[in-house]
Amino acid sequence: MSLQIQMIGTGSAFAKTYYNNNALVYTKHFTLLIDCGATAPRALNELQIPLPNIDAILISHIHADHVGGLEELAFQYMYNFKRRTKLFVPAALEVPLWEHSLRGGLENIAEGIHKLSDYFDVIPLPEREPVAIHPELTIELLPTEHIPHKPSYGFLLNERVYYSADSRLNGTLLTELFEKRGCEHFLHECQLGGSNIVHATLDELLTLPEALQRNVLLMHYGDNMTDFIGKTGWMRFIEQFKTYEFK
Ligand SMILES: O=c1ccn([C@@H]2O[C@@H]3COP(=O)(O)O[C@H]3[C@H]2O)c(=O)[nH]1
Ligand SMILES: [Zn+2]
Ligand SMILES: [Zn+2]
Repeated sequence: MSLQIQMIGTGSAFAKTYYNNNALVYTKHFTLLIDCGATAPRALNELQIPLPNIDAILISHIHADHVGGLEELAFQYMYNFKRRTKLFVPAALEVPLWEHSLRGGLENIAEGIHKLSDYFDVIPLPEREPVAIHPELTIELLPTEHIPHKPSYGFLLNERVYYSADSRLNGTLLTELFEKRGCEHFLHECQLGGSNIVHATLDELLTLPEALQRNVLLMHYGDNMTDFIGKTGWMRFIEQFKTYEFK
């Protein structure tokens, strides 16, 4: 089953030219939003994508460029659209997402609203186990190294597309997905300069074999991205708002 991906933002956490690195995944009858950062509501508005068109949201980890827009979406679904949407959450993040990120804004004791499931149909997902979240879309959560002791996940979509979200480079994982599991497309975050403490740097990504690089689209980049066009080996930058088809 082919799928399409449209980045509603391709920027790093501090980028100002690009919105937060969040993606819409489309299959024929299903639309999934991967991550919902602080800029997601504005990006969706610019793209004229009504919130009710989004069938489900999936969260990779709890940094604001990935979950900072969830408060607005929760309020809009509840009070403006009077409907609910599905929220797929890695099981390890279900409690921290509410307690550490959203509770401050969303809790409303007077109305009896005191949990994530008061706003969303919350569906916890296991790690390393393919789950058909829709007949057209199977997702496997692959734990990534990002911030020590903070769970973070990349996603394997329909066994064909790997979406790293925020992750240090894990060449072993990428090679295994490519060579052993037949994964053909890699959307990988890319830090264009500086050290590799929490992200994959361009210099590290350039050490990947050519055959793999040819299938890599770089995302989560800084405002200086255009300075690096032509300097990314066989890899290319994915463009914000453009829709890509993955067969
Ligand atoms: O130990 C840390 C924690 C965070 N940070 C910065 O804060 C940002 C948070 O969002 P991000 O994960 O997209 O990117 C992170 C980095 O830019 C860092 O450099 N070192
Ligand atoms: Zn990020
Ligand atoms: Zn992060």
